Amino acid sequence: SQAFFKPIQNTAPPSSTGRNTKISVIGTGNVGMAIAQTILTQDLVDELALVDAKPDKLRGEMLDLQHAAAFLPRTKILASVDYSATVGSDLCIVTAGARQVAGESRLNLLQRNVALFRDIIPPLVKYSPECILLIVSNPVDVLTYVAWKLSGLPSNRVVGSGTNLDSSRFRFLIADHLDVNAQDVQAYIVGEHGDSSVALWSSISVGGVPILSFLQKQQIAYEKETLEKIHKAVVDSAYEVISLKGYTSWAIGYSAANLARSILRDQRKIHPISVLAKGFYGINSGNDVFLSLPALLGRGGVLGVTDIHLTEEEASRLRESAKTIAEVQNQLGL
Ligand SMILES: NC(=O)c1ccc[n+]([C@@H]2O[C@H](COP(=O)([O-])OP(=O)(O)OC[C@H]3O[C@@H](n4cnc5c(N)ncnc54)[C@H](O)[C@@H]3O)[C@@H](O)[C@H]2O)c1
Ligand SMILES: O=C1N[C@](c2ccsc2)(c2cccc(Oc3ccc(F)cc3)n2)CC(O)=C1Sc1ccccc1Cl
Repeated sequence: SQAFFKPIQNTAPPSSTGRNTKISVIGTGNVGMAIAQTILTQDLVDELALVDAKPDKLRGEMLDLQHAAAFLPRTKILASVDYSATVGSDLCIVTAGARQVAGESRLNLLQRNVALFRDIIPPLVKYSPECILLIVSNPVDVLTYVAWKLSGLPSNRVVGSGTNLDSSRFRFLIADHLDVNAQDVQAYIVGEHGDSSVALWSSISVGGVPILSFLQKQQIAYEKETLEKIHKAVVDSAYEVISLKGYTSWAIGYSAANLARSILRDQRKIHPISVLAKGFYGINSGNDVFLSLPALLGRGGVLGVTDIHLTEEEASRLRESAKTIAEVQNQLGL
């Protein structure tokens, strides 16, 4: 390229303009590639490494993304089945996972994914001992615990996407119900990701107005069942997307990339993500469980957990989820 450009005289050597930022995405399936694409579009990093177990799929995805370079901010994209490609990552996002086969129990799926994590997590930490781990693979709460145990990292540097996706669907549905912008709706679903999540009604605000008083002011009859229906729709919509397209990708892609932005740009934003919940809300400190709570997220990972007001029913459902997860974890022998 030197022959192409006429050198400019007396140019100073490049000063170190700060270390390059790097994200590695492990698992280049539907979710991993949606996350990768969003990271590139939002110009979040200088370098993006892709790792998967299928070399052809991996190379195909890398080339396909590289071919979009003319339309994207300059980002170095590399891919390999060898974890050395992840060296020096600031953030490693794990979406690798075995697909649940028809009739397979969730425990069996979990055990297959634990076996995968034994091959994935140690090399990630070996090549990037200072990294933050963001787990997306399901069952995400237990697998975040598994990643933490296998990594040896401090718990503030191991998080799961948890109910971040659940909460974003919840915000969309509330916003749609009230015909307002979803970015003006604050709403938290916490606890276990998926079917057994816990909606925090008291946390819902629209344009800063708590939903319950918003509904009263708007003379919209406050029907607890309306909010329960919206929470149920969060779960039903996941199953509807699966039945229609066979997988989910765009919403989880945007929500995981939003977590990556909060970390790499040190946004100190509060997200409902899977964190070590020991000691919060009376969750039994005898068991280390990861559950979603509204947590402050920045360059150091989890910077704190908000002390939200929970009704007795909400606290009791959280503790019940913690108990269920602990029972599953105890069968893993980790
Ligand atoms: N937490 C959430 O909100 C949420 C939402 C959607 C999907 N998910 C989960 O994300 C995971 C991925 O979903 P998907 O649709 O992308 O699945 P997928 O099957 O399309 O992709 C999984 C990828 O993992 C790869 N893989 C398998 N074993 C590997 C290994 N040992 N090392 C590296 N790569 C390996 C596969 O080759 C595949 O490309 C699933 O567990 C799914 O349940 C979570
Ligand atoms: O949108 C999604 N697509 C999913 C999926 C993606 C590829 S195959 C299955 C999906 C959908 C429905 C049930 C389903 O069952 C499981 C299975 C294992 C598990 F640990 C969690 C959920 N998984 C994974 C997943 O977690 C979500 S989000 C979601 C799921 C259920 C209820 C509420 C929400 Cl917010």
